[in-house]
Amino acid sequence: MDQSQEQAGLGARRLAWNAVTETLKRRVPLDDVLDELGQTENLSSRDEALARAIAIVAFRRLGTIGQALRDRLDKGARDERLLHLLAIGAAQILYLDVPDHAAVDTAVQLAQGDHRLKHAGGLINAVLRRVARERDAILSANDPWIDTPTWLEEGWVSHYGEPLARQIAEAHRTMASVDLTTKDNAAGWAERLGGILLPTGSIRLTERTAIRDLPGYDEGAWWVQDAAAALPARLLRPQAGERIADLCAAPGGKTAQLAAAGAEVLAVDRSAKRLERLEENLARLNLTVATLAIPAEKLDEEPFDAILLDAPCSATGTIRRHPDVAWTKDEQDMRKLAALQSRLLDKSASLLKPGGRLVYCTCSLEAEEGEQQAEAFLNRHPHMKRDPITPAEIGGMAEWLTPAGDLRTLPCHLTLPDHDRSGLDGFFAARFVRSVE
Ligand SMILES: C[S@@+](CC[C@H](N)C(=O)[O-])C[C@H]1O[C@@H](n2cnc3c(N)ncnc32)[C@H](O)[C@@H]1O
Repeated sequence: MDQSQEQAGLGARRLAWNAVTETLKRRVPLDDVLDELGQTENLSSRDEALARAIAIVAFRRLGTIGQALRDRLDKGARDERLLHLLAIGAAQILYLDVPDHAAVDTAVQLAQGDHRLKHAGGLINAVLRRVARERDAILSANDPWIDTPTWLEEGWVSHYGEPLARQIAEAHRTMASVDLTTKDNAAGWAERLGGILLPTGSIRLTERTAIRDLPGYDEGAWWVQDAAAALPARLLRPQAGERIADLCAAPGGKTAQLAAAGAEVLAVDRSAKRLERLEENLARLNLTVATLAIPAEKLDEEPFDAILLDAPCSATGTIRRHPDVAWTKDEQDMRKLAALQSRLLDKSASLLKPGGRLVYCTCSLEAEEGEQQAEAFLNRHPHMKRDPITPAEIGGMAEWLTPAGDLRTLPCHLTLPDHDRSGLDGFFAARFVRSVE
């Protein structure tokens, strides 16, 4: 390795290290932190990808890695920066195709460049070499609950029962696939892209390639959207010419579906910055919608034919994609979000025409943000009725429906012959209709 490659490798590890620390300290999404800190590192796209891969797997296996380090460190070693540096070293040794010596040497070099850790090189070298020697023993401890915070484990076991909850935790150890939603001709695009046409109409890519280089990207024929995330907008049954409000719209995956169906869409989001991204995304797709950057609670508009409320939530249904979610959110955050969801649901009911449809959804596995929210809403609004979803609307996947007729997908659902391509995001969706008074 020449000097410039050596330094580039070091930059990737420094970015991963800082991103783990900042994500946990600020409790913000890892993706945002990587984007922000990446600007100062000036890395090649290969090194940026390496930094991302290290940080993601460190979060995906944070419990296992933490235990492995605790077992090999003196009780006194509490310095968080040291622990995070060891964690990104162990993540590479245990889960990535990185030579052990590269993981150990870069961690030691990073410590030497840090005024507080410059004397910790010997300790880091010893601990990481032990992790490498004892890799098989560490990896053979295979209880998925170790990588799940207790509050999530308790909630899932109580709502889904232990066996299904365990399958969810196991699914969180795998990487999510990349799915696409097409404007039309999904079967034709699946063939052209060499992807799998899923029963719900999404396409699952079978190769990990740069999305922008795929056919159809420049012409705006499709967009990236998990197969489960593609269901709520379809369940709203958007019709050409209908006035539809998408109340928490950015970055616009579901807005694009509504617009592609020919509806006249008002895309609302409280974040002007995220709405800018929505506008860029829709411009690539040659789709037009109206946008409004305000909190949806403040929306003052004539009643709509239909409303999609993809409410802000704990996002625990996306842990395979964003494993940091498990370690940056807690029960209190979830309860605050559940209160906001209730307010947004109430606002949605007030903005519907008689006979109007509402689909409420969250990418959460928590019953408080899904099933319980739907029941409480029906109790508060006697003029709103549940419109049960049928298996035919979701590709025949009857097991994705609750007894009440709501959608409940789990990361362990959708078993495909190729195990690595199985799974989908955890989503809840319920459809309601306002009675004609
Ligand atoms: C789950 S994301 C929406 C994803 C989007 N529907 C899609 O499919 O691409 C939730 C969005 O709600 C927005 N948000 C949060 N609180 C809001 C509020 N009170 N009113 C409107 N938007 C809000 C956030 O800025 C975020 O963009």
